[in-house]
Amino acid sequence: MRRKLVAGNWKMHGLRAQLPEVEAIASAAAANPSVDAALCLPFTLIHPAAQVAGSLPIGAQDLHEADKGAHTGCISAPMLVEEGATLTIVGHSERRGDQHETSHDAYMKAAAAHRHGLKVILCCGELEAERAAGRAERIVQSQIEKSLPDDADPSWLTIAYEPRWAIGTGKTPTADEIASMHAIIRAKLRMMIGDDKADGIQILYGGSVTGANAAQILALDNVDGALVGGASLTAEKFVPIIEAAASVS
Ligand SMILES: O=C[C@H](O)COP(=O)(O)O
Repeated sequence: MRRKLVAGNWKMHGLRAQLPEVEAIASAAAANPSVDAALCLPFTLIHPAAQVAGSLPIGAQDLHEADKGAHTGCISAPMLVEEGATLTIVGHSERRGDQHETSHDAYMKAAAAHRHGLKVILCCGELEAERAAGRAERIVQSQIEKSLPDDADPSWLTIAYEPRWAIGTGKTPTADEIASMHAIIRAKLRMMIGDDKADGIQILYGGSVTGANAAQILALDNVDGALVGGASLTAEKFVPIIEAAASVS
């Protein structure tokens, strides 16, 4: 039985003044032990958040594929570990869009994170035009083919399906569309790494998840949690999503 994971992604939001939100979210997570929760924060908040988060895992949103080197402005896995991170997102669609990252980049970054003991949330998802053209399934399958790490295993890898057009827009796919894509991802994982490992990997949905729609989305087959952006920035908005996950677990 896969546990539900509710992970927040603060993106480029948050100063130390927001650390009380981290503390409040950590308390709520501890009060809902049937569900896993985590927060992926800006690099600058990882260390201070890890000091106040108790058992709530604190993660990053990206990393460089190399451990060190002449890469101005970049952060490596060993640096994240030293700051207290225990997980990281890779391949988020905003990195793919804004920084032109590819699925191969995500593959390399996932490998770097795993080398240093970080858990990984590997993102995939189609653009609106790709869905309109009937190419959503093929695009997502291709992203998984190119980015799934060599030794993918549920002990450290989670997949997040995030249709780009649903991120921060208030638009969500229908329940059937979400369940269908998650089933396609599960089938792809089974083909690539076998049923046992594939069936243990959590597949999260991301894109305009809120306290109002979380329970319905999280109850769908093969939806093992949520990757939440805007609604993860405050305990007031994020805790109801954790509680919704607990209610369907
Ligand atoms: O990583 C999180 C996703 O991009 C979802 O963002 P959102 O919940 O603001 O739509």
